[in-house]
Amino acid sequence: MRIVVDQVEKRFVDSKKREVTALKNINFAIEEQEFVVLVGPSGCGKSTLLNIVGGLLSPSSGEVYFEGLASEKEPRLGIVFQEIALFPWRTVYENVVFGLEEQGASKQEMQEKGRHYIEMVGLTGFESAYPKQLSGGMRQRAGIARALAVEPDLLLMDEPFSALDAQTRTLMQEELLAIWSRTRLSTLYVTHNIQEAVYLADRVIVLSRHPGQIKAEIRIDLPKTGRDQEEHRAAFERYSNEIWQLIRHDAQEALKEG
Ligand SMILES: Nc1ncnc2c1ncn2[C@@H]1O[C@H](COP(=O)(O)OP(=O)(O)OP(=O)(O)O)[C@@H](O)[C@H]1O
Repeated sequence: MRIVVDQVEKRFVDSKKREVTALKNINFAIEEQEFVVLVGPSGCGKSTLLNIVGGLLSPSSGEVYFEGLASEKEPRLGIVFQEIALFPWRTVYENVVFGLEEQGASKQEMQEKGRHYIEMVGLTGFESAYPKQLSGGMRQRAGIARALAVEPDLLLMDEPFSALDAQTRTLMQEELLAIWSRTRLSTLYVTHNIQEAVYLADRVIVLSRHPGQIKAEIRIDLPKTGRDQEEHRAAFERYSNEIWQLIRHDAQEALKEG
């Protein structure tokens, strides 16, 4: 399946009743099994675009469509936000199988998939724990397992690790790549962290702000695993620097506006 974002524009009315164009002339596709990262300074429209792709917001004009899906079939989406909204009254297992329950899956299917995805995110043994008993990193893992359990056509992730401390974040990035290598899900991932983008992406889409437009698309031509190793350090730095130069001016402007 291929996801096509076609001429998308989004306008909002701000608190002073002025119309603000958050996104303009957005065109790109996410290919089957591709990991695309949206990067850009604060306020450039990353979350708005992710929400439009996920059908949580409608574009003011343009459209998002899914090529290669049976026409009667709705795409299945797995969504992971910065603050994972786990149900506090449900255990890890009950949270993970929530989407399956909604789809009317049998008890056996829920048990099999629940076990499989809990194992995949490294939470075996914590099935009966409640969210408040887990660390931040473990809660994000449970949220990822919940998103994976519905076996989505597209995984959408909006700054999923930005609330975590730096070490946990690094480990979670490694784990996400390991999970991705097993599932090969088409993924759209939002971050303002350039290193994270270069570490994870097959392709980075750089957005500019006011209005949010695509400034550049950069294919990361490095092996998917081991990008942090010494032999790739120079290329990694080159990509990071290239992206920073594209963002720098907008990031400075965003800082002035606060
Ligand atoms: N519901 C809304 N009403 C009015 N303006 C909005 C609304 N949602 C977003 N905007 C505006 O649209 C622009 C893009 O916002 P968005 O949150 O998508 O940016 P972002 O790149 O995800 O930012 P950040 O990195 O800070 O999360 C901003 O100028 C924001 O103020």
